[in-house]
Amino acid sequence: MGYLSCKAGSAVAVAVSSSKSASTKPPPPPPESPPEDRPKLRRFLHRDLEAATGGFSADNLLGRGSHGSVYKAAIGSRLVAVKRPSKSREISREFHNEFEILSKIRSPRFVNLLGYSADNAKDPLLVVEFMLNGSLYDVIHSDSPPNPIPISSWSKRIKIALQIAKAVHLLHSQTPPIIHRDIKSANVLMDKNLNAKLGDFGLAIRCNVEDQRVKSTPPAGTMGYLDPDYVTADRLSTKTDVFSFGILLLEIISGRKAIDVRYSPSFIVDWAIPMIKRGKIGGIYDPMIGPPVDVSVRNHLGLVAAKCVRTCREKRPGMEEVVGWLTGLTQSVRSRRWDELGIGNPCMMVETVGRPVE
Ligand SMILES: Nc1ncnc2c1ncn2[C@@H]1O[C@H](COP(=O)(O)OP(=O)(O)OP(=O)(O)O)[C@@H](O)[C@H]1O
Repeated sequence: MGYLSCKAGSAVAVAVSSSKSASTKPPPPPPESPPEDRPKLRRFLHRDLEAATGGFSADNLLGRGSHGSVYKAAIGSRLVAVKRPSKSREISREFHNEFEILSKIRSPRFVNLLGYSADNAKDPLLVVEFMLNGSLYDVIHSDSPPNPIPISSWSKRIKIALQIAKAVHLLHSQTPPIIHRDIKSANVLMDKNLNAKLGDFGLAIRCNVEDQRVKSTPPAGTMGYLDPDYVTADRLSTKTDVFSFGILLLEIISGRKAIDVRYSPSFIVDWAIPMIKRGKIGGIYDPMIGPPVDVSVRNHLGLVAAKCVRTCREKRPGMEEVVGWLTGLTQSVRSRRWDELGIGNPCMMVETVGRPVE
């Protein structure tokens, strides 16, 4: 039986037999990470979190997504975010899935799980790191303060892209790999220094493609970011995330949304790729800050995004390659800034003077 599942503000195409999932055995537990890498989670009482959020008050509401609401709370002197699910069964499955994934892995590049509450007869709650600057989507697209454009330099934008690429690469390099399935700017959260962290692991899957559970999990994601090749469960691969990352990179480059009817074409890939193919790569860069001055950075950055969104998934790069390219671009932009300051590249100073620079 086919059906259509929706996320807030976006639709998700799904087509798979529902009878399969009912008959499958639970998957074997994922391999445990070494004890020192495992997050130490705190168990909270529901009533303590309720009190810390002011009774889930509107004043503390950070935002709402398709799976529930997120509230700011103070636990002692630390600010945290408390995720409260909405009531549907599908949503609470996502909620448990996020717990499953984040309780076994942690990284400075993720919005990490700090704790949870699981009192009987109450909503389960997740406590995650509080991210002062909200989502990357808001940072890029919001018209209200602190905009206009807090990320107004290419070095900052490329650094953000690299941080997200590292987060996705870390997921893909697990055994078995974890596929996030919902990479998008709304799921990238920004800390107080505007460093990017990947969040919202509700759709993530530990992926042995032969695994029955994976085969019976319907395709899901967010329209505008969804790999066109991921039409049936068995088409899931790490390259699904690479496509979504490519859309996000085009969004960071251009400052426009993945789907935006104010542009023609409205879909970012149909808008950007023809410009790149016609040799007009400068046209895809955010007019608010203009293209990168360095022609090589300008060309390469656009090409990295173009490679990620290739229709043929076999031709898309892996995230390790993407991390390598973006690391190179970060360094190019940094040395360019030294040039602009008129004091030369610090690496050249090491070679010239013959002693390390502090
Ligand atoms: N850890 C956090 N710290 C600060 N703000 C957060 C945090 N997590 C979420 N938010 C805010 O809450 C909003 C809703 O987050 P949520 O993850 O529920 O939904 P979403 O990712 O925006 O949408 P969807 O779940 O439909 O994909 C975010 O856009 C962000 O502004």
